[in-house]
Amino acid sequence: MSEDPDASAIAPSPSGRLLCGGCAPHDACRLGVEIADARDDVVRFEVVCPRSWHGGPGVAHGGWTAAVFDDVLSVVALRVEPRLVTKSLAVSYLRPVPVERPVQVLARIDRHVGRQWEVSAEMTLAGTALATGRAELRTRHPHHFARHEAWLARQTLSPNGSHAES
Ligand SMILES: CCCCCCCC(=O)SCCNC(=O)CCNC(=O)[C@H](O)C(C)(C)COP(=O)(O)OP(=O)(O)OC[C@H]1O[C@@H](n2cnc3c(N)ncnc32)[C@H](O)[C@@H]1OP(=O)(O)O
Repeated sequence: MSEDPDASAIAPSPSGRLLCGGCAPHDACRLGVEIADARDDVVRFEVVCPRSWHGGPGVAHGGWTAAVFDDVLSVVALRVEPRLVTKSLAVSYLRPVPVERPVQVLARIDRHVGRQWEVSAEMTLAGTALATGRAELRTRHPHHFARHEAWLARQTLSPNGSHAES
């Protein structure tokens, strides 16, 4: 952990990608998300579900789809504000998503007032909607991660493995 965890902000990787903390060391999105085109507050992504994320035979695990929406819905706003967290995420699964087939995702900023962002996206294959996602984002408070670390440090592990505030 860096000395000031709140100094962290998502910046373009060496190859120009916007990546989460887990993917940044690889300089590649492990979910298979790539920006195809970006203009103002609308971003188009090309996304391929790795086979390792399949749930049913040949189709994506719903958790992969939700993670993709969390990612793309953040990226569309991260281009404007590099310090964001997701407050809520709603996904509608309309059709199975095939693995190892490119699908398109169009994400947009619907509303931005102060710290509050509303964003939405649609995942399609050949023009047919497979899933939709909608999220509320928040610009991070200046001490978001420090507050979290302080709170976590106050939690003590009891002998039965449960946590209690000390
Ligand atoms: C390119 C790759 C992109 C990848 C991006 C991925 C994006 C993500 O998934 S982020 C990870 C998932 N999201 C999170 O972890 C967010 C967790 N939630 C929160 O931190 C808060 O609920 C938060 C900030 C959303 C609340 O925002 P908001 O609704 O504006 O309310 P706010 O007034 O700030 O705070 C509400 C309460 O939460 C508390 N709170 C807020 N932030 C924190 C914090 N960091 N630590 C502890 N408590 C906090 C506040 O004190 C307040 O408590 P109370 O109701 O008792 O007064």
